[in-house]
Amino acid sequence: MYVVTGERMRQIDRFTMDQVGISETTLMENAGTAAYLQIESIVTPESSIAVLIGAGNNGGDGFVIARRLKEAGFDTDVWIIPPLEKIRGTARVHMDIFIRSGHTFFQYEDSQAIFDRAISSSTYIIDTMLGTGVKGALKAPYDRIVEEVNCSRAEVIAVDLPSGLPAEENEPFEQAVKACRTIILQAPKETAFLYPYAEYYGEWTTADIGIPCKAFEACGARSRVRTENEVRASLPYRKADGHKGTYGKGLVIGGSEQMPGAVSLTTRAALRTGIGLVTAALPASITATVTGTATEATCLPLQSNQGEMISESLTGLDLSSYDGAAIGPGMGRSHPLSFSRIFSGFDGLVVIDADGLYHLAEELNAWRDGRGGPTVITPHPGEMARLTGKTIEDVEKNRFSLSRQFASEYKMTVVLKGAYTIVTTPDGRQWVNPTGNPGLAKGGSGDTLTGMILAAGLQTDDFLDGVLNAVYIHGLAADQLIHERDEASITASDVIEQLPFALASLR
Ligand SMILES: NC(=O)C1=CN([C@@H]2O[C@H](COP(=O)(O)OP(=O)(O)OC[C@H]3O[C@@H](n4cnc5c(N)ncnc54)[C@H](O)[C@@H]3O)[C@@H](O)[C@H]2O)[C@H](O)CC1
Ligand SMILES: [K+]
Repeated sequence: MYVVTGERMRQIDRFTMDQVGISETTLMENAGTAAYLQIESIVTPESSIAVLIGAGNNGGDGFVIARRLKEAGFDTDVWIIPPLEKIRGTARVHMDIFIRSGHTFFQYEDSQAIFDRAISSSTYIIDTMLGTGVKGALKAPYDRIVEEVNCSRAEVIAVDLPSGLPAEENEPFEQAVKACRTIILQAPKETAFLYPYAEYYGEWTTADIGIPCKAFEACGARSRVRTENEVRASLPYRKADGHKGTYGKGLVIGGSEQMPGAVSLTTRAALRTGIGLVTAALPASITATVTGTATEATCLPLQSNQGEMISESLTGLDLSSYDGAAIGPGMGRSHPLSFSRIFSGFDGLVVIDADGLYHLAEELNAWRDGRGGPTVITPHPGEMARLTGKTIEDVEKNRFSLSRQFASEYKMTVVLKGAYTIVTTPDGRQWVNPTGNPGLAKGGSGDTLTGMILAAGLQTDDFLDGVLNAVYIHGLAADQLIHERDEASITASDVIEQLPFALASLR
């Protein structure tokens, strides 16, 4: 499933019409019919339905939906918001088909008082006023209507986008329909995965309107949602004759006297994700704490000062016997630590997280040319803000484009965490992760994910599959936990203990 901007969707529509030969009239018929089939499975025969129709093609979809609802015998009122002469092109074609099929409508401008009563007495409102063509703040009368719709008790079902909401990141908006559900046409728009926009969608589904994959590829769509099927298909299997070396030998570098738990979580998560062998390189004084909770790990005690490792302890590390390393969890920030040089000669997977990202930001230029092996960074928005010199607000507003810029500039795979984590490769491919819940917004979640990424990345032929699977399964484990427990009380340790079950559910 691709994720698009409004502009990309327009290009894809155009390609489908001009190069594939499916006319806009057919696409609109498909869109309206696909949306109708979903609406029909939601509404009941007793429902009273108001379809609100705008001037553009979103309104055109509305005429098809209204025609199908009326033909099926649902109690449906159709409200055309703009003056009739504003409805042109393909939307006009479907308005004419609606009229010639013998159906009637109301015009908002003629009967506002009746409109107000209809809005307050309808069980369902189908919002087909504005879609991807919206520009800027809502103009009259849409501003007033959106407010009225949002105050009504009706269940609001938006088509493609809640009216007023932009399709892509970093677009300002003041007002939009707050839908209970949104039926998105063909491909989710970026804002379905970005807050605060995402809240306006309510629950959402997609409706296939017949646009071929070729159109997405030809128009350069590069963002997708990671699907469960993709995760299942790329999960590594244990070979009958495998041994511990077959599943990766990883080094976790981190920990401090102040934060001994982080490296412990990373190490345990790596073990639960199937790594063959894991070693924790950490200040000597905390080895007992870590081995006490991650019995299966071996330790590499490092020199420390005031409870934190020092630069010399890192330069002495011999990475030659490891397939990959994760650096950062709980390592502290008191001493300057440079690790670009030790990793530049290492061709295994490197995952950088937490305090590792703090130190990375100090020597970013040294990473610009990439390394022999893949580098994965896992920033939360605050860490991404520091790496890019932006504010957290800027990062949250531009999650797709900033990740893409950074991944390309520093040749790293960026795992930008948050609700709907986005994974971006240096060549600009992007995946939005659909799993996870607010229970993960707690200390220790990131440390767990880092261990999972290291372990999963070492077990798949393409490390990227491992990264994407780790992100998906981390969220899935949390989703499974909240079936029986309260979101607020799940911990990173609970997530780690759930991993065997989450993995089993994907086999
Ligand atoms: N994805 C597909 O393949 C298909 C999508 N379809 C639907 O078409 C819309 C996009 O249609 P478009 O005509 O480009 O735009 P809209 O319908 O969203 O609206 C244009 C309309 O709105 C007026 N307008 C713009 N900004 C404002 C504002 N701030 N306040 C008030 N009015 C505004 C503008 O003047 C125009 O009149 C897409 O979302 C799908 O629903 C098709 O069905 C074909 C297949
Ligand atoms: K809409």
